[in-house]
Amino acid sequence: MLALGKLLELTLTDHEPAEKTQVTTKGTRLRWLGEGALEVRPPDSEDCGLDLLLSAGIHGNETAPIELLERLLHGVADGSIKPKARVLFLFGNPVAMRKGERFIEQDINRLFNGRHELSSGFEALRAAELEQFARVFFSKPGRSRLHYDLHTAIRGSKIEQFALYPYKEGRQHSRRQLARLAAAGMQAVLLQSKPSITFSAFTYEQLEAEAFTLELGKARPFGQNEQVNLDKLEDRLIRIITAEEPEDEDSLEGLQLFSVSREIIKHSDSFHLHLPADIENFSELSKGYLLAEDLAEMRWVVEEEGARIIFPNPKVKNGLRAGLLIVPDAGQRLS
Ligand SMILES: O=C(O)CCC(=O)N[C@@H](CCC(=O)O)C(=O)O
Ligand SMILES: [Zn+2]
Repeated sequence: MLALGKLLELTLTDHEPAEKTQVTTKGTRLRWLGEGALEVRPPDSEDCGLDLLLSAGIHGNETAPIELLERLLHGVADGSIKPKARVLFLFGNPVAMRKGERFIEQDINRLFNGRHELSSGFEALRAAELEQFARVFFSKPGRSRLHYDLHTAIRGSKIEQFALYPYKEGRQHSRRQLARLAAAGMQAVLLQSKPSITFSAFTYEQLEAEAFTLELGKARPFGQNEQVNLDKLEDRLIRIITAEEPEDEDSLEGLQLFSVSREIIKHSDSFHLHLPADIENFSELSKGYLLAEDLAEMRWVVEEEGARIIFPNPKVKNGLRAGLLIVPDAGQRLS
């Protein structure tokens, strides 16, 4: 296999490859762009016009998606996957990946859309670099742009695999994209209702990509991901890369839709979340439930019918999201 197919090994050992560009026997060009960044380009005659960004390791301990990208890259490098799309593979936080930590100083996924400029440290620099890789990759006019940012969650979940679909004023969420996610094994999609500071929000809001954060199970160390079944997603990603998806697919069967009703923001060290430490994502909360309290008698009381909680985390830094309250969505505003 071509050496550049071993992007994960290069990244985990902090090595720069001697040869920056390699071509497979099938004519696919692999180009190393920098730490944890590799561009794959089909021969011009085969190019289907799609630019696909696949990122993982934005949180360094979320290894199942990193292993998935590695398998895809091996397939490309050994010629068993013959791409018709341009693909950018990105490993988000190599330093945290090497340590098996979510992040070292700061959560990279809270540093996009301008936030890195207000901050310092290597994670802020890396967020700026990731934005630049994505900006250059998505700069070719007239092509389709798609970004999947792959994650696993801190806690167990009543719905194992789901997507978060970013928000931009004036732009509608696409039914066609939801059908693609259903076919990829996603069981739910959360439609965001506000701009955000995550990587997928950046590519969606600023680079006009269709972009999603995918949550694929519970975070575990490298080699311990047997319980995370990514077969359907892997199959779908290969079909996207090789331009072999079925046409006119628009079934949302098996897909539950939710919209984000409120972001619970931790304002101070007095923040207290009234949930058991082992609560699962998508747990239902009844109306009137006192969810959280913060300084100045700030109280978060559930007012929504059918509310559920995801990503509850009282340990985040002050000013950041400590959970999302979501409600069922009938999908009436899809394009
Ligand atoms: O399990 C958790 O609490 C967090 C899992 C995770 O990393 N989720 C992403 C979601 C990003 C998004 O909102 O699009 C994150 O928190 O960064
Ligand atoms: Zn994550």
